[in-house]
Amino acid sequence: CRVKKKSSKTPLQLLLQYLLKIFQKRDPNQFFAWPVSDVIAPGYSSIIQHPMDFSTMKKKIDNKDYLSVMDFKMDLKLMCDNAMTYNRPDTVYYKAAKKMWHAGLKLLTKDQILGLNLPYL
Ligand SMILES: CC(=O)c1cc(-c2ccccn2)c2ncccn12
Repeated sequence: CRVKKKSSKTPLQLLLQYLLKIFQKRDPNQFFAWPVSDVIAPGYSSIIQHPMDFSTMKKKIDNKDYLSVMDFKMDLKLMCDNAMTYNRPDTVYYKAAKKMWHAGLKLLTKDQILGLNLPYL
């Protein structure tokens, strides 16, 4: 008999994937889409101990690694802090990370999230 694949998402997973899409739209150059490689960023893996990127955050949502929006917010901050540690302030990556984090600060508050018109809130 065919085993039914369980693909239903929890309300938190639905909320986090919605929020992730908002932040990914703010990264049109896809600087934060994938893990930064040592090929494009020399010495990256020895300078940045805890790398983070949107594809990893998507996997963590699907694996139910996030127990709250705050866990998700911490990874967004980690991703931005990494970019502002490795890259100099005059680079596109540093500036993109700074803008991304400010967007995160504005959106990831209780009032903002409760104000989202989502069926499961
Ligand atoms: C996020 C980050 O630090 C980053 C993304 C990139 C990146 C990501 C996609 C395409 C091109 N570059 C990058 N390149 C050199 C140095 C740092 N970076």
